[in-house]
Amino acid sequence: MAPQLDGYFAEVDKLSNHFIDRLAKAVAIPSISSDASRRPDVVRMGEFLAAELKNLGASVEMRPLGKQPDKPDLDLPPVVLARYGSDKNKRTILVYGHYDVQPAEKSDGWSTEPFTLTVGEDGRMFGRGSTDDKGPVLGWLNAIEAHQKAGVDFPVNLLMCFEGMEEYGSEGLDELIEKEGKGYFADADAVCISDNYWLGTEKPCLTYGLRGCNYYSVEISGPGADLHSGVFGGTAQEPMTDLVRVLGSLVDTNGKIQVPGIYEQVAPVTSDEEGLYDGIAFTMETLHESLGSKTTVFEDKKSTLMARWRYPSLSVHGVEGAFSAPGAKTVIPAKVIGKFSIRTVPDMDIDKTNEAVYSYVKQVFAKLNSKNSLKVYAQHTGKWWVASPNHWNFRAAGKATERVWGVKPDFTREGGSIPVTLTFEQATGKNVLLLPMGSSTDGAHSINEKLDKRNYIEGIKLLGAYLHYVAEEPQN
Ligand SMILES: C[C@H](N)C(=O)N[C@@H](Cc1c[nH]cn1)C(=O)O
Ligand SMILES: [Zn+2]
Ligand SMILES: [Zn+2]
Repeated sequence: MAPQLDGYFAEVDKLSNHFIDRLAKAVAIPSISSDASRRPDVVRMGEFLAAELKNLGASVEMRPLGKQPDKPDLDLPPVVLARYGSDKNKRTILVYGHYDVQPAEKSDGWSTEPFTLTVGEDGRMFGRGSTDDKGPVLGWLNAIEAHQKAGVDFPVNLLMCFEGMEEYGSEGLDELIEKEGKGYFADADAVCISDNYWLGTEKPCLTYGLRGCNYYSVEISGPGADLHSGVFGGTAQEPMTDLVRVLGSLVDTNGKIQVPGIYEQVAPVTSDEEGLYDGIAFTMETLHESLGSKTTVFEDKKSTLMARWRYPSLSVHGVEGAFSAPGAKTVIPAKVIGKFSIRTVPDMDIDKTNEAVYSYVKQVFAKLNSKNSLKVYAQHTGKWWVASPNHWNFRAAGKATERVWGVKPDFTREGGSIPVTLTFEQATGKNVLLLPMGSSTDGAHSINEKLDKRNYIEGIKLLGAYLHYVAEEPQN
């Protein structure tokens, strides 16, 4: 089956240094979507992708998305829409990825410069965005190029949608997808997203579910300006003291969410589901390796996978406005903004969850009898998604995985979120598959994010092979 693949694979190997150079160029652009001052870099990254795609012969459109809702003077970065091939006799696959990244500073604890791709002797390629999601996005471009250079016919038509705001809740993209479901994306027969990770470091997986993410700010203010704690300590009510109490009330040490009205919304475990977890290639040792410690909530695999895939979690991320530098500063911050998020799961409802959070936070604050002021609001929200893996799209990806990695993939759900996944499914009416490239130790969102050279190069082969098997699969 798919006999042309050997030529394609050999070409990918031949071009591997060129593909690593392309990733280095992408990592060098600090396209941090959450930092308004970096917006020109995010746009530059979109332009880089568009130029590379045009060089490969794709037709490309840069779609503006208007202003950022919470920053009315700031343009959202454009969505890069591209088409490669329009043969009516071929299937059309729509792929999505994101070209923005999470923030990174060397001073956060990185061992290398975060925006310089640093390839170690052992094949680990460090750099912000290497695995999330520049490596996988470039994987599609590299697959096109390797087909061209190997003289292998590209097996499908490819529609591409690459956005620059995923790490900030995919602002503005839902509307575009909804509009283009029957427009630019009308020909799509299925959707493939490469923007998540294997459960471990050795066994590939196909992913059919994601958690959603509601991201909250809780703002407490009092004094008109930051104060000297010697002069005003003991005489002014302190916003930070209140905030610590509010944040501390949200979740317990074992991750149990304390907000009433959350667990009541969670779908019950079915008997089919009960048996699902034992067969997954995942061990607590793998988890300890990717965690970098043994400080897990659970001691067993099943509870751990269930906690990651099918139960909600609440994480406290940080405090804006608080003193956080090394050393000692005797200040009373005047206004502090705590940030936390809830990962949501079936059957949780975004609005119901928001209401539960607002009401609980207000109640906890009221009990403090503080004279300070409180605001609580959602910065962005995103839906959970669970699909059926019984579809030719998954079958093709399964065959491609066996061909490239020599092993049948696990079928997994993902603890992270890709807010537009459900929107793609609903707007196109087509099956959506998540086909990851990176592994569990890649450290996405963390310091020292990396993508292993092996995962990048074999991942490029995988994406190309998937397209070949898609072309061969009979309809469901
Ligand atoms: C799984 C994907 N690579 C990812 O990292 N998604 C982000 C998206 C996000 C950011 N805010 C809300 N959702 C994530 O899961 O944090
Ligand atoms: Zn991502
Ligand atoms: Zn991410």
